[in-house]
Amino acid sequence: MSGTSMDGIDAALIETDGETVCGFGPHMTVPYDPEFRTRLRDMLGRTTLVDEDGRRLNRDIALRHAEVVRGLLAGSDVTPDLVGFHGHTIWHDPVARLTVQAGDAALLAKELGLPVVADLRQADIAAGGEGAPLAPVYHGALASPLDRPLAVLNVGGVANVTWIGKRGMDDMVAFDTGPGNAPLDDWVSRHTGQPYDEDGRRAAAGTLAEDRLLRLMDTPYFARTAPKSLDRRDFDHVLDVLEGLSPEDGATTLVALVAAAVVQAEAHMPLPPRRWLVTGGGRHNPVLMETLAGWLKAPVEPVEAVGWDGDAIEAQAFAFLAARYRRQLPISFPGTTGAPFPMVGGRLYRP
Ligand SMILES: Nc1ncnc2c1ncn2[C@@H]1O[C@H](COP(=O)(O)OP(=O)(O)OP(=O)(O)O)[C@@H](O)[C@H]1O
Ligand SMILES: CC(=O)N[C@H]1[C@@H]2OC[C@@H](O2)[C@@H](O)[C@@H]1O[C@H](C)C(=O)O
Repeated sequence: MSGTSMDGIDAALIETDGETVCGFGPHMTVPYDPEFRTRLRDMLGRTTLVDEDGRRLNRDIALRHAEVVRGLLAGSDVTPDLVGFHGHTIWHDPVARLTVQAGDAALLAKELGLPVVADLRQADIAAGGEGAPLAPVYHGALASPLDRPLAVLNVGGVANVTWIGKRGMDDMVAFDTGPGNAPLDDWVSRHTGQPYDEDGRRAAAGTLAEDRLLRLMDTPYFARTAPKSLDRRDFDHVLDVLEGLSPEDGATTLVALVAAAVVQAEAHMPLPPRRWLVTGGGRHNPVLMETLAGWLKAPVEPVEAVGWDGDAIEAQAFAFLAARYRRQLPISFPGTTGAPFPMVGGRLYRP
């Protein structure tokens, strides 16, 4: 899995039948080098990958993922039955029914000598669903032993939430809440040259620019009812709105934007959640966690509070989706992507 933050590749091993998770194996994140990150960023917004640059990116993403999977398996005696492969989203436009993930799944299968399930968003988006988020079915499986309703909030480059009701997997509402770390990373990188605001230090030193936050919260996306999803670049304009602020004040305001979008998200849930479990890189930002805890009515905790690994969940989710493909179990639902009915997703690539 290569997420919208463009920080690197996440891989994880799980033992599952696509319904329950019987065992968690190792997890690994391998960061991209700055040159590759720049190359990836330059490809964002492309709607096809058929030219020379596109084909090269498809190949290099696959080769890099193969390297990470080999690294993950190096210390274990397990040979997986199946690999779930997301690739890297370079374009996502559900209105146009188009979502493009870079990464040559056939090459990955050949490199690894293992069957690979990829193209997981395609059936859903072709049928009029949002094509995202797809992790909710995994969140639902993990949350089955817990008291509900609860919300699983993933703060990656984009932030998404899964509301899980009393009936569990048959009772979920999911959508992208708004920006996650992406605009904050871009802001910090533009003003300080650092890739992200480590431990929220800049945000902790700044003051919230309320007028700018109010302007940003005027974005029609927040009022739209779920299901709904975003492209990483849908919030690129926020950096212009913050122009003139100090790096610190901008960081504080961007953290507040992520949290305010989550507060808005609660309005689109059938019932208020009893707790918020936060996953993704954003949970490492203490300023974000404090702001969320201050603004939301229910307790806010990292997913580690219930024994999950927030750095591994997204990669685990794609393994889980691959296992569901094999059993032809649905991965998206009317409540999670707006699919017309529960839909099977993915395509199998044999080595
Ligand atoms: N110690 C930290 N302090 C502050 N922020 C952090 C820290 N560690 C990670 N992050 C943030 O988390 C981001 C990475 O998050 P994550 O790996 O969940 O993103 P992703 O998987 O690429 O995104 P998506 O869920 O959108 O696919 C980094 O870009 C950074 O903004
Ligand atoms: C199109 C796309 O790649 N969307 C990502 C992105 O990153 C977070 C959020 O936006 C989520 O909707 C999705 O990823 C996760 C893994 C998902 O599908 O659940």
